[in-house]
Amino acid sequence: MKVLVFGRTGQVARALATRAPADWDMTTLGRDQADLTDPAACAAAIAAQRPDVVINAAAYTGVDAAESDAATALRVNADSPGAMARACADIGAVFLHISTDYVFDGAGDAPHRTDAPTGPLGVYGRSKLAGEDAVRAAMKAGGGPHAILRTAWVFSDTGANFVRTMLRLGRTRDSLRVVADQWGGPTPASAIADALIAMADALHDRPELSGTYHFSGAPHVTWATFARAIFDVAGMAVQVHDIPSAEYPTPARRPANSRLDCTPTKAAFGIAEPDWRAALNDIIPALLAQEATP
Ligand SMILES: NC(=O)C1=CN([C@@H]2O[C@H](COP(=O)(O)OP(=O)(O)OC[C@H]3O[C@@H](n4cnc5c(N)ncnc54)[C@H](OP(=O)(O)O)[C@@H]3O)[C@@H](O)[C@H]2O)C=CC1
Ligand SMILES: Cc1cn([C@H]2C[C@H](O)[C@@H](COP(=O)(O)OP(=O)(O)O[C@H]3O[C@@H](C)C(=O)[C@@H](O)[C@H]3O)O2)c(=O)[nH]c1=O
Ligand SMILES: [Mg+2]
Repeated sequence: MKVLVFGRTGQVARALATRAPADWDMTTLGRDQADLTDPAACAAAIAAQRPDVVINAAAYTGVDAAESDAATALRVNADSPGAMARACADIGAVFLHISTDYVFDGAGDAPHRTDAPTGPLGVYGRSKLAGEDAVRAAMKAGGGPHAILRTAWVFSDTGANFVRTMLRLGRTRDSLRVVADQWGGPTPASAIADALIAMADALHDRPELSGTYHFSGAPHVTWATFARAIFDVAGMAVQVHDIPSAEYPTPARRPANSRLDCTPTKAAFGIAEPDWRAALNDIIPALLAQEATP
C-alpha cells in the first residue's frame, strides 16, 4: 500500500516512520517538500504521487503562538487539510486527518462524545475545527474513505511536549506550580501511529467506517498529576504544587475538560485507549539516557 505522510519532524510523523508495517510503501514530506502555508502545493503533491492513503501529521501546534499568528494557523490547520481532502477525493485515496481536544470549550466533567458541541477557546482550536469542517465538507462533496482522529496531550521522546518540558524544568528546580483544574488523557505518539495504521487498513476495506473519532490515553488526569507521575518515573525529587489555571496565565485559554470518549473508536476499529503510564515507563529512561550522553 502506497502511503503519503505530511509532516516529517513532528511527534506523530516520527512515530509513523518507526512503526509503519513492512508492506507499507511510505513517503514522508517535510516542510521543504510540502509547505502547509501553500494549500495548492499540498494538493499537487497528492495528485503527483497518487497514493492509496494520505495521513496529515503536520500542523501549527503552537497553542500560544497561534493567538498572534491566526492567519498562518488557519492556512496550515484548515486551508491545507481541506485542499488535501479534495485531492484525496479526486483520486479515491483514504484520508486520515488528526485533530484535537482543543476544539471543545471544556465544560462539564464527562468525556466528550464525538458528536458533542464544539466551542474552541483559542485560535489554535478554532483553526483545527475549521480544518475538520473543511475535511468534512470535501468528503461530503464526493470524497472517499476518511477519518478525523481527535487526540489530546501528545507526548513522545522527541519534539515539544509536556514530558520533555517537565524533565527540563525539573533539572534546575526543586518545585513547580502546575495547573490542577484541566483534565485530559495524555496520549503516546506511538499509540496514535498504531491507531492510524489500523484505521488506514480498515478504511481501505470498509469505507463505511468513515467519520470523526476520538483517541486519547487513560486514565484521565490533571496536568499536575501527570507532572507528578513524570517526576516519579524519572526518580526526580521535584515537588509539584497544584494551582488553578488563573495562576498560570497564558495567551491562549485551555479547556478545563479535555476528556474524550473513545468508545466508538474501540467499537469500529478494535483500538483500545492506551495506558500512558506504560509509555512513560519506556520513554523516560530513554530521555534520561540521552541527557546523560555528553
Ligand atoms: N502535540 C499535541 O499535544 C497534540 C497534537 N494534536 C494534533 O496531532 C497532530 C500531530 O501533532 P504533533 O506530532 O504533536 O505535532 P508536532 O508539533 O510535534 O509537529 C508539527 C509538525 O508539523 C509541521 N509543520 C508545521 N507547520 C508546517 C508548515 N507550514 N508546513 C509543513 N509542515 C509544517 C512541523 O514541521 P517543522 O518541524 O518543519 O516545523 C512538524 O513536523 C497535529 O494535527 C496536532 O494538531 C492533537 C492533540 C494534541
Ligand atoms: C510548563 C508549565 C505548564 N503548565 C500548564 C500550562 C498548560 O495549561 C498545561 C500544559 O502545557 P503545554 O504548553 O504542554 O500545553 P499545550 O501546548 O496547551 O498542549 C496542547 O497542545 C496542543 C497542540 C493540543 O492539541 C492539546 O491537546 C495539548 O496537548 O500545563 C503549568 O501549569 N506549569 C508549568 O510549569
Ligand atoms: Mg505547547
